[in-house]
Amino acid sequence: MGRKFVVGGNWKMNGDKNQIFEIISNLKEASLDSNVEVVLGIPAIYLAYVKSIVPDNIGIAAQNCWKAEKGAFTGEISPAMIKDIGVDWVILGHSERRTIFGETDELIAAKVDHALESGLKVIACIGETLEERESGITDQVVFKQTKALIPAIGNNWNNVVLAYEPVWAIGTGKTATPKQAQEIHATLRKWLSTNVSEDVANSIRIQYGGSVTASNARELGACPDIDGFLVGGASLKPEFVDIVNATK
Ligand SMILES: O=C(CO)COP(=O)(O)O
Repeated sequence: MGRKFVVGGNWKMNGDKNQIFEIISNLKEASLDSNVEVVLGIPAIYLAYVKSIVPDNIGIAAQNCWKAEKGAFTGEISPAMIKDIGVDWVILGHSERRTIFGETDELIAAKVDHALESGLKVIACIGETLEERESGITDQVVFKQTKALIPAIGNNWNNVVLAYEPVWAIGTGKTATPKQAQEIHATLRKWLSTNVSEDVANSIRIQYGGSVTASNARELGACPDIDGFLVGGASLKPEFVDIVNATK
């Protein structure tokens, strides 16, 4: 179906200029699989710095943005500002934004809407908590989170990547098994074919995120409905190169 594998590195609130210089130098020297799209999610304050040193084959993303172009929103940054410094992507709806900062499906949808309208590409994150998985409602949760995005995305699905990140697997060292991840990715794709279109279901890239490392990336990446990863902790380490190259 020709979905290009896409590996995101979500640095979260980590890194300083020295460490960033080192990470980027390491990526510059590495031979990255050219069949894989690489996008680094950078803390806002370092976006311009990374933009100035990153090679062309690596995309960069903000980790959040506000739902308006400008105005009295102290502390926020807008998609227009992100675009203005030459950055093409934003990560929205990450579970840390949802749980720590109280972002609702509705707010996330408004952000996705405005980011896409502004010409940014979006990595939109969804995923269930441990309680939800144990109650057997994983599918409903993921459907509900995705459903909220449908009107916001409109005809812009080609500028969206979905990241399925089970909350219980984030930063815990507990990875979803390839079978668990494949199952939900396939279920979500089927749901998209019914609720959006077959075309979108076939073309949308669905990343898996949650304790992805160099040692589990190959097996996860071989699953037919896993089209990439969103990597947290390991994206700050040299092993990120091996994760990018895992499907080579
Ligand atoms: O939240 C994540 C990526 O967005 C995953 O984080 P970890 O890879 O550290 O589990």
